[in-house]
Amino acid sequence: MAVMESSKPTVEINGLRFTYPGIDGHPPPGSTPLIDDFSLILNAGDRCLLVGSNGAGKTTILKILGGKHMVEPHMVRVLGRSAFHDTVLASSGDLCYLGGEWRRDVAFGGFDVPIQMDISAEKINFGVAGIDPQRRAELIKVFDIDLSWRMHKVSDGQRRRVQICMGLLKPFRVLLLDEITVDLDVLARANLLNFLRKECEEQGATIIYATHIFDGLEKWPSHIVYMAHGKLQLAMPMDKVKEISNLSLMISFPGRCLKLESWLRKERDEERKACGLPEFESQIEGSRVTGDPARAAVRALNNGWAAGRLHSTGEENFVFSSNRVLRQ
Ligand SMILES: Nc1ncnc2c1ncn2[C@@H]1O[C@H](COP(=O)(O)OP(=O)(O)OP(=O)(O)O)[C@@H](O)[C@H]1O
Repeated sequence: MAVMESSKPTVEINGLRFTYPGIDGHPPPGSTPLIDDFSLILNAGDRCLLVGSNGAGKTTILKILGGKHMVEPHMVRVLGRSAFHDTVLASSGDLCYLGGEWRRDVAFGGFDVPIQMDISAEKINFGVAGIDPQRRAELIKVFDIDLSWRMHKVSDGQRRRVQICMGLLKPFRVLLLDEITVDLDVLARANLLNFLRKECEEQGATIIYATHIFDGLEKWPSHIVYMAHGKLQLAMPMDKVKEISNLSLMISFPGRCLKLESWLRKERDEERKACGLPEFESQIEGSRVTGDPARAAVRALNNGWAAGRLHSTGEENFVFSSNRVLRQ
């Protein structure tokens, strides 16, 4: 199937500034914005992984993009429109947000239905009108759903599969996923990621996926966005990340992307320092290591060191323990 080409960005964030309103509906006077000077452009086909520590602002950004918080229309454009002001974007299915409140209820026949009520998987998936039967059948297969399941009698993961399946029934052009895969088993998650990749490659969809679970994601994203304290720290295509040498903490252990982990750890270390907490302390006693310090730390681990701290002749120092290496 041909990709729907469009030269215009599908997602545009231009110098976004956002503060949660206080009880009077206005930002508290003198408050620092939670999101500040945040800009990002994504195009049709992009699969963007949004990462950051707890409280970094990922959900807030996704909700703003999903039209759930009001911002000035020029700051956030989805498919060239303001998601908050243009409600047709979401109601048409072009813009789809799965996360947060959506995890607790499903929208069914115009009502929000608690996901654990006595209703069959069949009723949930066939209750949505105007769905292409082929797409529905494909999704039921992707999530390996037994249509006779009763939602109040299945496991959390099975329930989540039915729910995500329903959320994806309508074809979308921009999909915002806020950590929805936590309950899924490895197979269901892999099938979902494959389906989403196909939607981007064949239909030109754009996906932003916020998650803390990096397992199995190494080859999925086309772009990575890393945010901390409401600010954009890094946004770039994955192939660029691999090219840049000073970001090349490309040390992967099975099922784990230590580069992402090292950013989050560095952020945590800085917070610890700012709070006057001690840094991690351990040494490789009398051991001289040469070459790239990050790789030398990995070598030390491979050579049987359980934990240590590596001082390099350059500016970079690393600490490592069991399967972790992080830059100090
Ligand atoms: N409704 C709200 N009113 C005021 N502050 C809020 C509200 N929702 C979130 N915040 C604050 O905004 C900050 C960012 O929250 P957000 O949920 O966007 O972070 P996150 O990166 O998604 O975190 P997590 O990884 O834990 O889901 C947090 O400090 C949080 O306390």
